[in-house]
Amino acid sequence: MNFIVEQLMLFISTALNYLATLFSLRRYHHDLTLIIREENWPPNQVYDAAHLYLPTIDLINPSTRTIRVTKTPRQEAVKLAIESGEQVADAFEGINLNWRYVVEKHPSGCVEHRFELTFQKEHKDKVMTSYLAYVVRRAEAIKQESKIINLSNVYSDSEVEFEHPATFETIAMEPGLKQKIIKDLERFVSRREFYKKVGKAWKRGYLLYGPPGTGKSSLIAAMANYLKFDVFELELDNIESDSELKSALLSTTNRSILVIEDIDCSVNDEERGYTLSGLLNFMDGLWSSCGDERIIVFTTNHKDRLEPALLRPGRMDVHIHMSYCTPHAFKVLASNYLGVEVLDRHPLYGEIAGLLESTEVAPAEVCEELLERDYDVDAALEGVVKFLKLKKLEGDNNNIDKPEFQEGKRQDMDVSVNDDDSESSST
Ligand SMILES: Nc1ncnc2c1ncn2[C@@H]1O[C@H](COP(=O)(O)OP(=O)(O)OP(=O)(O)O)[C@@H](O)[C@H]1O
Repeated sequence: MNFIVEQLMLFISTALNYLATLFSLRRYHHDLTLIIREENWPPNQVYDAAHLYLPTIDLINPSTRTIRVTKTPRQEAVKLAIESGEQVADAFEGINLNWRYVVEKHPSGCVEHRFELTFQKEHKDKVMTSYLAYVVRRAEAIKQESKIINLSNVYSDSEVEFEHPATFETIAMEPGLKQKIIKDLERFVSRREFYKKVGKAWKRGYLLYGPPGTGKSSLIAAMANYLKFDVFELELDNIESDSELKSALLSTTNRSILVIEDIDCSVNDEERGYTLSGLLNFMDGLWSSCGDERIIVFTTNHKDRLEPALLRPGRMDVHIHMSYCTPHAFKVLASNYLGVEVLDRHPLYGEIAGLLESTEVAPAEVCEELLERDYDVDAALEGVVKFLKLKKLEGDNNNIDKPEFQEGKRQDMDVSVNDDDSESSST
């Protein structure tokens, strides 16, 4: 009898162990966790998207202990972010998901940032295909809505939020020309199908030329702020091989402006081992295959030093001349710096306008003068008159000493559009 009881007990215990193992195995396999690591190059789009997306869902749940709060001086509201070790719950088409943010320091010293996304294994396909795509799409939309624009140097891993305040409202530029540029940008971004149809890379090249301090960088910022495109700076002098160039270009993202400044100053073709035309062909090849929206802006103080092949349509489609300060441009600057809306009526305006007509002075120099006494309109304008008289005198003396060609002569800003991709020319 004892033997039978012992055998029975053994059987029950084995069965219980088996059930426990089965249960724990089932539990162990029930959930799936995706590891989404931050990658510097190429960036992990899902990780970046999660950073933007998660603060838009309810970050505070019963288990939340800490939450990160940030705000830059130009941001209107504070931004919340998930802190390391914290979890956030989300739901998507009936699936419950759990996000966990982890920052881990490895013995090697490197710090790993990752999200762990956990959900029931049976939803794997839906999460991988629909949910993650949804998170990426939402992040894109959030970026558009919140006007987050990033500024990156294509060589560095770091990305900073682009906070240049210039907009088309603050740029001192003839209104007609400003409208032409805005129209050209809008036309470009609305033509995805056209570029696809003709088999061309969806890109537009702008050349901004003119003397230092005439607003070339400010105009790039205004374009980026208007389109909400990221800005990437490419320094040609740092590129030593094709593979470096390829890496640099691949690190730029869709809907971005690639800025190549002072193209006339970069090392010459022989030293560099490649021509600028070659570089642009290479970009075309790379970008025509990805269907992304790209703007390239070149700046130079000396358009006359560029090889004609670079200036042709398809390379630099729009040429924008940024010139010395005009009376109209001065009105915009006075409105920006002094808050004066109707400057024509000020007794000093006539004199200032006359001096600007006959003096080569960069808007940046005028801005400096206005900044000096921005608290007092009359004093600021008197300061501008004095400054312009001095500049005029210097200019007159210089012209007697060395009469030479000045590329950025004083005239209204000019824009010329090379329309090789108009609908009519393509058919
Ligand atoms: N056309 C302009 N409209 C408004 N502000 C301007 C303009 N031009 C210059 N400024 C002011 O002067 C500063 C310097 O101008 P900016 O850097 O844009 O000139 P730049 O042409 O890019 O000069 P550089 O050729 O030396 O790089 C700007 O921060 C801006 O405040």
